[in-house]
Order: sequence, then C-alpha cells, then structure tokens
Amino acid sequence: MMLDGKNFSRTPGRANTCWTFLVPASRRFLRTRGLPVHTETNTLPGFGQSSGQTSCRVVVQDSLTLLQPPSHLQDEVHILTDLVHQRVEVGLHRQSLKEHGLRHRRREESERSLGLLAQHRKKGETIKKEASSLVLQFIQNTMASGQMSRDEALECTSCRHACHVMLYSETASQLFGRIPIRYIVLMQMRFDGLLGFPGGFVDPSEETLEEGLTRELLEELGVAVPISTEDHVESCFSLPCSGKYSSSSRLILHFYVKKIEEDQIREIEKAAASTAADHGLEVLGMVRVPLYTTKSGGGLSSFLSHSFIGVARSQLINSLLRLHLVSPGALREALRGSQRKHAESAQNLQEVLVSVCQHQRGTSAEIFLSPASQEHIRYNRQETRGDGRLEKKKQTSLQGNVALSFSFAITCILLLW
Ligand SMILES: O=c1[nH]cnc2c1ncn2[C@H]1C[C@H](O)[C@@H](COP(=O)(O)OP(=O)(O)O)O1
Repeated sequence: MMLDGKNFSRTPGRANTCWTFLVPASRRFLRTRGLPVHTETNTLPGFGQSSGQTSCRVVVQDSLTLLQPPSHLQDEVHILTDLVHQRVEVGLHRQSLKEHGLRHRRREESERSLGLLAQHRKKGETIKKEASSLVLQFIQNTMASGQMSRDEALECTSCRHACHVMLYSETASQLFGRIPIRYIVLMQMRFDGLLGFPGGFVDPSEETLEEGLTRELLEELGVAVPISTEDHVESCFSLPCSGKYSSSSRLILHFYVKKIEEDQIREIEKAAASTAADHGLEVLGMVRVPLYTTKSGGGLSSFLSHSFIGVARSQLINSLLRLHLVSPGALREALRGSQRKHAESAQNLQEVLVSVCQHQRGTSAEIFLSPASQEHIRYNRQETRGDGRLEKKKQTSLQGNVALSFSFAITCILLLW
C-alpha cells in the first residue's frame, strides 16, 4: 500500500475529526465478498493511539459511482484507495490539502484552522503510517477475508485452492465427572508445530473441492470422511505473510464444517494414529479442542493461546460462535485469558532461553532472546574469545622473540668465524 504524504489530508478545524478512506472497488469485487455497493465502517478500533487523532473510518464504494461521493462526505477530503484486484493505491480525491485549507479558512474566517492545519501536517507522517496499517488491517479483516461463494472462488483459475474441515460431534462426557464437555471439535498438530484443521491443497482441474478434501482426509485421518458442498462454510483469499498480494501467489481457502457422531470421532482418532498415511509425518496427532473453562481459567483460553496455522484460529472461533458451541461472552472471556497467557508464556520462554543459553553459551537459541540478553551473551563471548586471542598473541610473540634471538646469535657466530 502506498500512502502519499503530500496527498494525505484531513478536514481541518474540527475538534472531533474523522479521517475517511474512500475505497473504490468494482461491483464484482464487492459482490464476491458479500459487500453492498456502499459499505461504511464505524471508527476503526485502535486509530489515533500514536497520532492522537480521534477517529478513522473506511468507506468502500462501487467505483462506478465514485465520482459522485455520497452527499454527507462532500465536505471532506478523502484518501482514495484502489482495491480493485487486490491492489491498493492512495491518491487525493478532489481538493489538495492547501486548497482545502484555504477554502475552509475563508468560510470560517478563523486563524484556528490554519494553526490546526500546520499541526496536522506535522503529524502527517505518524498518521500516514498508522492509517495505512489500519486500512490494511481493515482490508485483511473485512474484505480480503470477506467471503465469496464457492462458485465465484472457482472462477479464479490462476488461484491455488486449499480446503480444510472442522469435524465435530456432541458428547455427554464430563471432565472429572463434573465439567460437561458438550462438544468434541477435532483439530490436529501439524508437522510444523502449528495447530490446524485437517485438509490440504486441491487442484479443481483434477477433482472437485470436496473430492479433494475427502482425499486429504483419508491421507491425514485414515478415514475418507465424505464431504459435500452442503458442508461448505466459506471461501476467502488468504493473505500471504508479507501482507502483500500478488496474483501468482493467490491462495483461496475453502472451509467446511461437518457434524458427525461421537463414535465416528473415536474411529477417526484411532485410524489417525494407526492407518493414516500422514501419521507421524505431516500430522503429528489429532487434538480435541477444550470448549470449557476450568476453575483455574484453563481450557479454551489456554488452547487459543497456542500457535495456529494461517487463519485456522479465526476459523475455529467463527465456527464456535456460528454453531453456538460457545457463547459470545464465554468466548470473549477465553480470548482475554488467552492474551494474558500469551504474555505469560512469552515471559516464561524468555526465562527458559536465558537459562539454556547460560548452559550452552554460543548456541543459536540466543537469537530468540531479548536484545538485552543477546547483548549480555555477546559480551561474555567476546570476552572469552578476546582472552583466547590475547593468549595466542602472547604465545606467538614469545615464539617470535625466541626465533629472532636464535637467528641473531647464529648470524653473530658466522660473522666472527
Ligand atoms: O486449518 C487451516 N486453516 C486455514 N488455512 C490452513 C489450515 N491448514 C493449512 N492452511 C493453509 C496453509 C497452506 O497455505 C495451505 C495448505 O496447507 P496444508 O493443509 O498443509 O496443505 P497440504 O497438506 O500440504 O496439501 O492452507
């Protein structure tokens, strides 16, 4: 995304300014993401934390009607963001910052707006950075991750496709004979140490998405659980880690949910650990998601604090909400607990790594340490290495001196001779 500082502006003279990002998008782009021709967000959460600005919203509008922005936006300067084909460019819509400021000054005949304008210009850089990351976040969360239908997804022949499924069942079991487990939700520990759903890449030119997913399930679970189009929940673009889109790397993720019987879950778990081709290779083991919360706050919150592949955590959370497997309140609490646990485990990791590095100085583990700890270790190592070098230097110079004296003595004897 490019946000041009020169063109970055806001409406001056307002105490409670709202930055508006006008995002033109093609009708098809909006339709495939289930967005109406004109979508307006409320204030983006988190905006203004570093710049002190009050609010920021994103208006997504069909590019055909873009030249006539909605009347309630007429007075504002907008950031024009081009999202068509996943490309984001920003330019100035309508007036330049200066023109806008002057117009505003004439209208209000106030020095105040000029003062504010200067102030805003100064803040421009911070705002630019903050806003660009927020708009990108917005795009990732609400547009790029916005749904498209299965058929529309398949229209993208240059895209790669991957399908995953959440298998779940009801259960009457109780943990410790008193905590109702209610549902069994299956996930897996992947070869890369991340949690994810069973599934994988599918080539729609060779098989249907569902056939491909069933094939993947046979490999990973040892059971060819039949998946149908009725189990399809959503298809969406996956954002590469870099946050940048490129047509060649576009991946569409298709997500399915299927309710099965508890007996089938048990059968899958057995097969996954015995007959599945991928067991111990691409799949390290099946795991059940704890949906309850224990007295000490364990359960779902601890589970959610683990590391997940791609959007698997959101897929899990959205499914739990949509299927009413966990109440929104309980989920919110679990996520808050999860964030706390995340911070605690980061601290714990730091401590463990420090102790490991103290035992094995010079191991690569130190790269994960905080800059302070890294500095400490580097310092110690340099000292050790430095002493060694000094010793060697001393030895070398001693040897040199002996050799020099010896050759001097020989020369003198020869001369005397
Ligand atoms: O559970 C998942 N949810 C969303 N995306 C996922 C999940 N698991 C993997 N992925 C992503 C990661 C990759 O970009 C693709 C395909 O990965 P994978 O399942 O590992 O594919 P193969 O088994 O190697 O075919 O989906």
